Amino acid sequence: MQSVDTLIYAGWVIPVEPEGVVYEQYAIAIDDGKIVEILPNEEATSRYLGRVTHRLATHVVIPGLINAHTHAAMTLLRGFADDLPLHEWLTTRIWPAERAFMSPEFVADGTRLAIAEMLRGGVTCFNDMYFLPEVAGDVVNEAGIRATLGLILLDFPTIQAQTPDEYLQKGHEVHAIYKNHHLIRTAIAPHAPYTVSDTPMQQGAEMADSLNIPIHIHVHETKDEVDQAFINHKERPLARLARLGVVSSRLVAVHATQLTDEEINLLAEHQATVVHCPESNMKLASGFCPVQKLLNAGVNVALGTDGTASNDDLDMLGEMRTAALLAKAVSHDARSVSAAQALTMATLNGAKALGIEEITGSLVVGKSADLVAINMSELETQPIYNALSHLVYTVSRDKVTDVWVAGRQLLKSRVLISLNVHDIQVKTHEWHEKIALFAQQME
Ligand SMILES: CSC[C@H]1O[C@@H](n2cnc3c(O)ncnc32)[C@H](O)[C@@H]1O
Ligand SMILES: [Zn+2]
Repeated sequence: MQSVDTLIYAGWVIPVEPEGVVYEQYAIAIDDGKIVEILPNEEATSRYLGRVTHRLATHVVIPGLINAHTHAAMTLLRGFADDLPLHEWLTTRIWPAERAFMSPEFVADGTRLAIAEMLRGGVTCFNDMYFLPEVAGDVVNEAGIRATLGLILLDFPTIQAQTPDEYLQKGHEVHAIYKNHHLIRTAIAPHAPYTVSDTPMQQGAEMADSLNIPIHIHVHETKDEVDQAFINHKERPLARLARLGVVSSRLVAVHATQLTDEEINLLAEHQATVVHCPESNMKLASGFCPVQKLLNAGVNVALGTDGTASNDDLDMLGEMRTAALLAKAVSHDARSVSAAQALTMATLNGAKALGIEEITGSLVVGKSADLVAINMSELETQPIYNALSHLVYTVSRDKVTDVWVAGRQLLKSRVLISLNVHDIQVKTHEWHEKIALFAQQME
């Protein structure tokens, strides 16, 4: 009999690798933060003794969900500006609000609110792009979640820096803080082709190469972005990024709703990632990412919520369902984005995008124990012919009961362990009072 830190008996285990497989009545043995074995319940009983044992006979256990694109602290702006297209939404509402309120406190309180919501929805890792990543990093550390922090890059001055050189310098400093952290990584994050000019864009790509980290950027989000770029640069944004050395296996291209077949091939040849954010794209009427075409071409497609000001939640189970349904609706093909593919996009493909597929993204022996348990016993999920189908098409995030990151339990029977919900509610209320006043003055 082998003693392990944690032994989880589950009704179903969906490992994601191999795609589409569902194990019934299986157990997961965890030690030192890692998955030691995944085996039938009866075998686990005779082989392992858990120092802590969880009996989750009515639950499905999956790898932690990876939100491959968000702006965590923007959660304080949830519902702040609705029913506007991207450019107007950003320039007349969101950026003025960010200019007015951006501070270390805004980032800390907003990021804490976002992490609490993500953990309660089964997210164990997120790819963030926001101001003051070192402040977000402190909160990520406190919460015990896994994250990749964007080292943002812009042409214009913000609280982060005054010049592109200063953004890059700050980026180096933040990278140095986290380079040996067990849960936190960094990525270069030029905001978008239309906010970063050629020289800093190229320098950002070189910095990503020298630090061996991803490049996280909004790209081809709307038709207007592509049309304007053609007027300004006589080039489509993706062609410009390719010329500047940004298109590579490091590229995490967010949105990509406007892609020609040649551009899809370019992304495939360079083994780039596209992050599909279907709900944000629908709310801002940005367009549809050709997900099935990208998958067929061999492009790694991950899933993200975007910020709550354009979603308006950080619900990755919901995003999976939207991705699977929307792909069928726009392609007129019910086989587009199967339930298994949607789950792979929300887990393993996110890990690949962030260069952490050896560590997380699927339930494989030796990987980190980043796990989510979801209760399937209630009548809304009965009967159960196929637990994987239910996960994508039926389950809602309030059925997430338990979450572990690197073997540490962060959600227990829906109670957050590392974060204080009362404190988060109080701070959020204080921010709401100030921001609501500002919104009234804007009208
Ligand atoms: C430089 S920090 C990130 C920056 O991005 C803004 N933002 C949020 N959502 C979107 C989007 O869908 N497209 C482009 N930019 C977006 C956010 O407000 C921050 O200013
Ligand atoms: Zn975004």
